[in-house]
Amino acid sequence: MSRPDGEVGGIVGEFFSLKDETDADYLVMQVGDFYEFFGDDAEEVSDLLDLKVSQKSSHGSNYPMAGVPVDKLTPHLKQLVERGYRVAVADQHETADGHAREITRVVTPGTLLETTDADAQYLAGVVRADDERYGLAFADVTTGRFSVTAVEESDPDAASDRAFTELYRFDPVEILPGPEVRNDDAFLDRVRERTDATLTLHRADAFAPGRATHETKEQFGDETLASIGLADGGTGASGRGDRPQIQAAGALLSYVAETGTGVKSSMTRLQSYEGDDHVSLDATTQRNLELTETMQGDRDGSLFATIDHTATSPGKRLLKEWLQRPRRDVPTLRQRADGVAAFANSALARETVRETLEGAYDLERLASKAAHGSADARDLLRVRETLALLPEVADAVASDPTLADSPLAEVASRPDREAAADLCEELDAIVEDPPGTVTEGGLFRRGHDEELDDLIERHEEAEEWIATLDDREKRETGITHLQVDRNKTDGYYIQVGNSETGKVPDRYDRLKSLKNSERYTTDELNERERQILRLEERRGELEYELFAELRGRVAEAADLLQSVGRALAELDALASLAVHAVENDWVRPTLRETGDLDIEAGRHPVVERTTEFVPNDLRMSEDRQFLVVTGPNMSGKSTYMRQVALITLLAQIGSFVPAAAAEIGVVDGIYTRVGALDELAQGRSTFMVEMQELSNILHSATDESLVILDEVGRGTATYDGISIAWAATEYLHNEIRAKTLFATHYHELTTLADHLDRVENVHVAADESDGDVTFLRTVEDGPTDRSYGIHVADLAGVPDPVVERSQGVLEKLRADEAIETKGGSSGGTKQVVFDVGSGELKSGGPEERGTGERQTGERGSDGFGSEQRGTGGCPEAGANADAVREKFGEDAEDVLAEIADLSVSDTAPVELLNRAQEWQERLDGE
Ligand SMILES: Nc1ncnc2c1ncn2[C@@H]1O[C@H](COP(=O)(O)OP(=O)(O)OP(=O)(O)O)[C@@H](O)[C@H]1O
Repeated sequence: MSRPDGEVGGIVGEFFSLKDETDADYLVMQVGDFYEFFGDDAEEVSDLLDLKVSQKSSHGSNYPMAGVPVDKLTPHLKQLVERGYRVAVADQHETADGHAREITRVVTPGTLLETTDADAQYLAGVVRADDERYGLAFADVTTGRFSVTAVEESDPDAASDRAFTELYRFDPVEILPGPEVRNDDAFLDRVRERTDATLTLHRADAFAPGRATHETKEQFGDETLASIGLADGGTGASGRGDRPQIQAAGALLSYVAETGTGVKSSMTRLQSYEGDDHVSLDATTQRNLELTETMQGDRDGSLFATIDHTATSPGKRLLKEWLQRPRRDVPTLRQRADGVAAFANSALARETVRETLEGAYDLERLASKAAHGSADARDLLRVRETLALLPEVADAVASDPTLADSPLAEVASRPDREAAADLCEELDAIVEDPPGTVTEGGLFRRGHDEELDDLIERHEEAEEWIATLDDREKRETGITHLQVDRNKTDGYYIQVGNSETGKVPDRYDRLKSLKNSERYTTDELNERERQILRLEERRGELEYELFAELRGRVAEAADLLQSVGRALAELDALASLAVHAVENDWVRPTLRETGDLDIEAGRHPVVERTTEFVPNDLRMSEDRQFLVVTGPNMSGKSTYMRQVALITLLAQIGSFVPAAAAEIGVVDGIYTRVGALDELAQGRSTFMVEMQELSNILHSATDESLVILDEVGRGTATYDGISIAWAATEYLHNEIRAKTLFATHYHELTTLADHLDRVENVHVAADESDGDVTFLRTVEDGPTDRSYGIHVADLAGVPDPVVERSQGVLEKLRADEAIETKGGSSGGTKQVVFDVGSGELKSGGPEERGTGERQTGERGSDGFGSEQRGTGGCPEAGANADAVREKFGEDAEDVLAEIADLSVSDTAPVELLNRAQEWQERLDGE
């Protein structure tokens, strides 16, 4: 038992009563020079942090205890918090009658300032105002960024999807759900499944509109709110008077304040954005396209890891943000691409800029630390060094004609260079190699402050006096073994060897005797020592004051630091895109406001890095809007479709693309539905997930979207699957008119091209000769006729007898022959027939359906006799005609003849239905 049932006194009791005050996962409490965990906390934390557990006895019982020295708390806290835990810290302070302890702060994933990870660290608030509207706020205390947005949709599910998409895009480490959202189990389940964020229940009243608005105004001021249309009376993105995004923002601010971590001061800029600026990229699509991590959750192998060549953390963050939030506005994209092009064409200048950037520190994070008051002298030095790079970078850009003539010149000259130079000059006051503490002096150069200079001078004089004291004393006393030194217990002293203590003058006072020597002091030395201590103390105080002042000025210049930081990050991200383009032969795409997608010799940006890649073209236009992609298993259908999505996405972040040439009509959204990998593990039906994703696409896509469907309908019975795929195709083609690529093994769908104007077939080619299949990886017009699934089974190492037997079964199925089941309970063989009507294998002899004789029409393109499907069980034309007439009426024979004449593949499904209905009506039978 580690938590006592009854009353416990002493330190352990104090720990448990403080623990009752907090809902944090762990409590750590200061006890003298240590911070200690007790009870279960000690046991759990010791595992996580590799600490030793000892036993603390209190009132006759023992309790587990684990601790860290006071100055080692931060790294341990950081480890816990980065794993998603919230940790309350109780500090000890002196009182008249001893010590008291109270919780001073709760460190949480979203409020940890000490992160070393380059990634943004967002704290998110989500409010649902009513079913169709959500407000979201995102704060990164490490960089001071604060963004809000509102999401509104006509349908509650679509609104919830979009809110989740925004959350997923920012990838927060901690989320505060508002009062409505915390009761929405479906939403919360999704958050838990798809993100690593810690969910924190902040008090509900903090989300109330009045209180939240007050908090937000206090933090950012009325003017900021007004400037982004969110002040009183402003409607924001919602178009209504109330603003759920402000509720989310206010709750975030009050939460940050209540954690007591003091990081609220770092948040200085409020940005509001509207969904319309960006390409809609739902959470599923971000995952399916493996933008920042692979489907297996690894960073390596993602698009971001592949294209990232940035030199700085802010550059990395920005490039990732671009990738997660592609844009729609062509002018911005052209500007970025102009920048990439300029860097791509000027290798020398590009490398100069990149090398210079390597010396840059994270100005956004340093600005936050300065605002929070935790920046030390080394941090300010980093600010100075980074600011000093601005003119270097700007000059490198200005002195290269190609760069100077590109938007890069504007980026480099955007920050206020003069203000940066002024701050740099102020920061010159810091010495080259300052100490890690800010309270003990030694931080400033001479010339910064008169009083300090005077103190330093007097201090140096006194030290000089002491430094030369031994020589003077040796001369005066004639003692040769004499030395002057200082230590903590004795202060300054004169040490004389035992052999010469007889020469010691009267003015020496003995301090202590050592084995071979004696230590003395003198009145004069005492006086100097007091002087030095006074000077040191004053110098420490004065330097701290001066330092805090300077740090305050850096904090005030947060905007300047953010703007320099942003400019350097932008140059870094653009240079990184140029490096990748040059090294991998990417080209600049031509961007159009809307319309065609025309890619010549396109490649998959990630797969091309590890494979001898076969490039492929893509052409989509108004009259070629929907491509049905067929081809054998493993031939490259998914790769082809993903490469189209990724090329479009890269173009819409301003990047070059892996192709010989590309014309991209910008899209307003990219939607994908590809094979679900992990939902089964989460206990959800794969088919259910597939249908939810399809439903989302059919609700959200527009005629300006790009839709990628990989084998929709595969998760259910063949005929249900084909029907859904068929109907979804018609809907996307007729109603939505989105540019769509649809890979399928249902070859029935290839006939759609004959009926729907803008549907075309393409296939990934394979070559079959002498029973060997070679994947050519080339995409050609027209449908394919084979799946080669058995060939893939063979490649995958399925045992030979199974492969051979599959081949035999396939041939029988193709020939519509009965299959003999092997190894039945009777030990003999039994014959079954694949009933194409129901998609089931039925027992019975081949005589029930004829032995391999074709019954109607020609074999379907997939070899499964698709045109025969639905004919099972129909009476043969040669059967007893009278009996048929008697049972089904006079028209029966005509109806049968019409059915026999009908070409199923040339008839639209709707017409087929109409005809079937008409036939039924003409037949008298039941
Ligand atoms: N153009 C290409 N050049 C070279 N290799 C390729 C190309 N396209 C695909 N590949 C490789 O072929 C393999 C199969 O590709 P992919 O998964 O796209 O096939 P698929 O047709 O979608 O398969 P399935 O129908 O079984 O899902 C992958 O390992 C991929 O790396």
